[in-house]
Amino acid sequence: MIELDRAGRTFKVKRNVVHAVTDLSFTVAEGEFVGYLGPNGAGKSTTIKMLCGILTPTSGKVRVAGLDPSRRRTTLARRIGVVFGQRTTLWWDLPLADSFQLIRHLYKVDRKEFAARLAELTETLGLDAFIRTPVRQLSLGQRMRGDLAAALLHAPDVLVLDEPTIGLDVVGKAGIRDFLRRLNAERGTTVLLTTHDLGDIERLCRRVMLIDHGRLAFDGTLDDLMATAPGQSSIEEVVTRLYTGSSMP
Ligand SMILES: Nc1ncnc2c1ncn2[C@@H]1O[C@H](COP(=O)(O)OP(=O)(O)OP(=O)(O)O)[C@@H](O)[C@H]1O
Repeated sequence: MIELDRAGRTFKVKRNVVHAVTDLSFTVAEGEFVGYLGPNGAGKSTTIKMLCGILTPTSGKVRVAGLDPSRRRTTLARRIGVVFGQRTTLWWDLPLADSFQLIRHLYKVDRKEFAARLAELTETLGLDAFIRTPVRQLSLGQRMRGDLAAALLHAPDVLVLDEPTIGLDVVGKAGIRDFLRRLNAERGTTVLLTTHDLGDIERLCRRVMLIDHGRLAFDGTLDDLMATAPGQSSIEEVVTRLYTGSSMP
């Protein structure tokens, strides 16, 4: 479903070249739920932007659902859903329901299918209480649920999430996690989840990839990840060791 073959992305900043992602190769199969971890500035968002076609790789190959994202961005948009936790894709001044209608038109979703999907998402994400509220008046947790629904209205095969639980309280996080777990288990939607919240990783991901300085530093199961640091009992300790090369202070 997702395939990177020695993908790289550089940025020119004045006279310097920043290597945001270097020689990155991995595949994510249909139906997988994969956590994508890495310290600040490791290259996670750059990877995600290459996956949805916002950025073109400067070397190597990226394929999502068999498509080259930067060349086939419109076609790919029908197969992929993307949520950037720090930024909404909804229309700020419109009620959530109107944003959803605009998305229906943009993605040319059949009216009946749309109604059925919206009813299901309204129920599972508990949107009813605020679906008529303008997006700018929503709380962060409500807005995130709205963004998730918006990303799923066209029933994409793959969902890419960039920090979907950032800033949410424990109840809000639990709701989003439960929703994502069911989406993957019941619908078979492939999920790539970028997060700094290791609780998200522990509770949701069978497989974890870790990127550091733009390169893949680890790819394996959660158990494999824990085994990289024998004697460390928490995922925080293990990940700290991987990020810094030493254990937690
Ligand atoms: N548009 C850009 N121009 C120049 N440099 C960039 C640009 N976008 C990203 N970078 C650089 O590329 C590197 C990777 O950034 P990226 O945003 O992918 O990291 P990240 O892993 O998502 O970090 P964070 O966890 O802090 O969000 C960083 O050094 C960043 O400064």
